[in-house]
Amino acid sequence: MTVQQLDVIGFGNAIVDVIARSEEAFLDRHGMRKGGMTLIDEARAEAVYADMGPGVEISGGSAANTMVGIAALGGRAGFIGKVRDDELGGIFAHDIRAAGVAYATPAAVAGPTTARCLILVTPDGERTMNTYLGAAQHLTPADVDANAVASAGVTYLEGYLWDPAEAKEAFLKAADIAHKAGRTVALTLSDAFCVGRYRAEFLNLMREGIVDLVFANEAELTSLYETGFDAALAQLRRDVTRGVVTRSEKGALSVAGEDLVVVPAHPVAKVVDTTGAGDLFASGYLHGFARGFTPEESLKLGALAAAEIISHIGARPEQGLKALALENGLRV
Ligand SMILES: OC[C@H]1O[C@H](O)[C@H](O)[C@@H]1O
Repeated sequence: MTVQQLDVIGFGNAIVDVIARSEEAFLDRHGMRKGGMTLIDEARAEAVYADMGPGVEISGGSAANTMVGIAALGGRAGFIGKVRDDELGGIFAHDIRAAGVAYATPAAVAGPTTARCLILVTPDGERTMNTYLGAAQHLTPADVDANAVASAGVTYLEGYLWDPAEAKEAFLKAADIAHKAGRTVALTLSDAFCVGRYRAEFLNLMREGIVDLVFANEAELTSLYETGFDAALAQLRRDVTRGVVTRSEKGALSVAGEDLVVVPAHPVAKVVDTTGAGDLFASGYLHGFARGFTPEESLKLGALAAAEIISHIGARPEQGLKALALENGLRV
């Protein structure tokens, strides 16, 4: 077996977020689906941006956020995702490397600009995302660094990658390399509407054993099985080796065959912005999983990292997660 050099390698859309506070009326005026992620074209991105209030630009991308969280916990993380050789692409690459994540995917030198996600955060802290995929959709199988994948304990794939056709091929190639190297393949279902678009394909990935570990929130899980929570959880146990389900203020759980482990949510003084909550939960869980910690320890690390991220604007941690974990009595 290849020597393990990374704990986790993530594949995802490489995106810079533009985040602004907004009233619900803004969402209604633009016909936005509150709490979801909607793909938009460049013309709509420009129209929405022109109407948004003052925003902040912060690097994002679901799997990229997760890898940054793992690095912040002291783990070894890598990321594969496509930017263009433009200003936003330079910012994305700088930020992820500065956070300690290995990132070497070459930037596209032609084609659409770097992906942007226009995020409106309403007074209740809920985020509504509008993603222009741009260069991110041109991640291809040629971008898969086979050595890096084979040397990572876990290959983590973002469900949003199922939207661009070529990225889907990259996803399958990475999963195959990881399994041939005896590694774990994990998938996050990303978004309930994304599950609606690809339900049959996601179930196939699970039932065919292409993914071993699945992350979902309650809405994604019930959308996947088109049934209530308890029935959906029972099906998840049958379809995948290990499942991790987040339930917002109700905490989180993991299932593996007959095993069930439940942890409460980590307390948060005020929910400022839910962007990245699931991503950072996955950071904590994957960090613990890759280090061989118990499911309870891993879930608690996830709950802690999620609590940090929703207490401020943006999906990249502002506090040292490693120190925070130690202060809270968790091993990292
Ligand atoms: O999960 C949050 C992330 O999803 C979207 O991909 C945004 O970039 C954001 O950072």
